[in-house]
Amino acid sequence: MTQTPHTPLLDRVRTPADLKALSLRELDQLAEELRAETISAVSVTGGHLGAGLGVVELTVALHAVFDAPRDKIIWDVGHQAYPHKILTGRRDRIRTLRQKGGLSGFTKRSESPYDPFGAAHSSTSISAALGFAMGRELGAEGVGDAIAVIGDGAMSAGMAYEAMNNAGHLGKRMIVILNDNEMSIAPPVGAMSAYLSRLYAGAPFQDLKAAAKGAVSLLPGPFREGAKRAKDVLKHMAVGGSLFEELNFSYVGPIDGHDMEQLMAVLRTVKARADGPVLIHTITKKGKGYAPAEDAADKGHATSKFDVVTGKQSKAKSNAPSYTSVFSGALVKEAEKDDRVVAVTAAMPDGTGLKAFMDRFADRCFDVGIAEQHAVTFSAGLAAAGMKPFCAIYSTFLQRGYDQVVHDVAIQRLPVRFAIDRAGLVGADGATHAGAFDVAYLSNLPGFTVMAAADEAELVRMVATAAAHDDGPIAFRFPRGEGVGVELPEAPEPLEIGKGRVIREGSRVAILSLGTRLAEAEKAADLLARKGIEPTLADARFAKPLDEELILRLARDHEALVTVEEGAVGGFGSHVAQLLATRGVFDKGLAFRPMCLPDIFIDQSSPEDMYRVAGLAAEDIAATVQGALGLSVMERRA
Ligand SMILES: Cc1ncc(C[n+]2csc(CCOP(=O)(O)OP(=O)(O)O)c2C)c(N)n1
Ligand SMILES: CC(=O)[C@@H](O)[C@H](O)COP(=O)(O)O
Ligand SMILES: [Mg+2]
Repeated sequence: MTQTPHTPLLDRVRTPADLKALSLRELDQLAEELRAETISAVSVTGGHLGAGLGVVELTVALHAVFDAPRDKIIWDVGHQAYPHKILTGRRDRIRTLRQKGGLSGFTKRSESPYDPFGAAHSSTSISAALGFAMGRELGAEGVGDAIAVIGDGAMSAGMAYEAMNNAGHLGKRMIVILNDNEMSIAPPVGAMSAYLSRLYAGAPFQDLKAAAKGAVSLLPGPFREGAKRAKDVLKHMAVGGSLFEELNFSYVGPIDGHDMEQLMAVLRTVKARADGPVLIHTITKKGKGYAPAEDAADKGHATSKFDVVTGKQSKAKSNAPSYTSVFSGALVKEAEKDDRVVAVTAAMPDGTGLKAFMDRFADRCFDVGIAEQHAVTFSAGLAAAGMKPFCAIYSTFLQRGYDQVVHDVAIQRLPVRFAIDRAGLVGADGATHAGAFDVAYLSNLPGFTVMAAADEAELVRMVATAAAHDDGPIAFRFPRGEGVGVELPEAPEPLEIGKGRVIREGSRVAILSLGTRLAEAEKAADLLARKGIEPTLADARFAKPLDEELILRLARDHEALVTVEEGAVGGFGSHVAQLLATRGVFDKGLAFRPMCLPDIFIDQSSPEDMYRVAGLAAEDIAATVQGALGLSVMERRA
């Protein structure tokens, strides 16, 4: 059941400027209405719920105190920005979140001037805010305060510290709000997380209202104060935070991020007084104010559509196990056989399927926090020590660890096994989360082996292949969502490296698929068969090393060769083209058509629709085959 909440105050808000005239009591009421509207919207669309609910009061207070869009409020990740979207002119479209043609589930510059910086990958906000702050210092037009709102989970990434290091050095006014809800997607890990907890445990909420109010009343205006005085004022509001202070930030907090009075007082004071970098440490509750989210293990991090009253989520009926769960089970089996098998995740034990491994082999599984660069080099170290690390990272997040992949893994030929989930187009998370580039960015690395599973049985074989492979780095990729329902091999044999397989023999044209587009290629072959064209169909399995023998044989025996993959240009098809060109195959008149993701970022929709947009559906493959055979459009329709 969905509920349309009663929102008399929110109904009056057109832009954040409307918040300026509201009393404290009204701001509190607005927060409650905003929370109800957020819950109602996400119940219809599904999406990231818990993080937004935790920052409702903070969102209201920030917009009441600061002047967006001149002041730049930069939400780290952006998954908590739904309440911000509602307050910044997007309420009428909030029930289109994450749908085709609708609002993005993250912040996006093209969507609104109130989103000064796009996000979806974490820990970028402080760097971006510092960029705005320095732009302002250098006279950039229309740039006021720069405010980064970053979560405790995101604070585990090196990039956040690189930014703070730089900000502390530059010493210019900017504000970082550390939104500490003691949660990442999973419970947070690491020494930094423990440090933040100590700050809070050692000194539960300060009553900073009085301090803040007193400080403000001392001064008729912000500009009359010298730098020293401003620092002193902020210092009185701090009870710890020496790490941040050592980095030249004024530390304010910890404060109750659900206490509007306190938030308003502190933000107003900081706005009036800050003359350098300031970090405000707010303590909040992920999922705040909605029992089903608060009570959930993930605090409502991400949900499908749900009934607002019961919190019951509507789950689509599944016909087959997910690729992730198949990987998870296969890895546990490998670990049972070999105690050198270890696993590494960067803050995504559930998403990557490593939770089962963690439960079973706690001391052999490492959640390193949001720290993909470290995860890769840590895995390289484990491999150098003789272990068999499976570094399980989504394709899109592995991008962040690319130099580590090249420098620490590939050049040293270390046998790190990369389990690359979310390969290809992922749906509602959109372009930021698409696994579009991994085949391209791995297949160009000397000594790398790159595999793509065509179905879940193949995935099991690839896990076994990776476990057995000690000769340099190896990666296997697989998509989000469920498999095709094939039977899984009980005792999987490792694949022969660099060998593909022929699925069906035909004539005139060959379709060579890499990855799970194989199912669409099979449908295309069926469509074509009805038109009298019987393609040969093969599964390449390996993007690197290429099965040269198979490819050259297919080229030799057919008039046309079509490659299909769910990755960007520069990947499998490009390498096949390189092979065919260098072997002079094109000179003999082969019609070659590489089908890959187009050179655009594809916005969110269902994965099926995104693949249609990409031109990688069965019909597109069939049409490409016909075109390669030189059939006219009329002939193709016949
Ligand atoms: C580079 C990167 N790695 C992983 C993720 C996946 N991810 C999204 S939100 C999140 C947890 C963030 O925790 P926190 O910053 O504390 O925000 P909260 O959800 O608690 O508000 C993770 C791991 C990501 N978006 N970006
Ligand atoms: C915000 C973020 O990056 C993650 O929460 C992501 O949305 C998870 O994606 P999956 O649902 O595919 O695990
Ligand atoms: Mg958190």
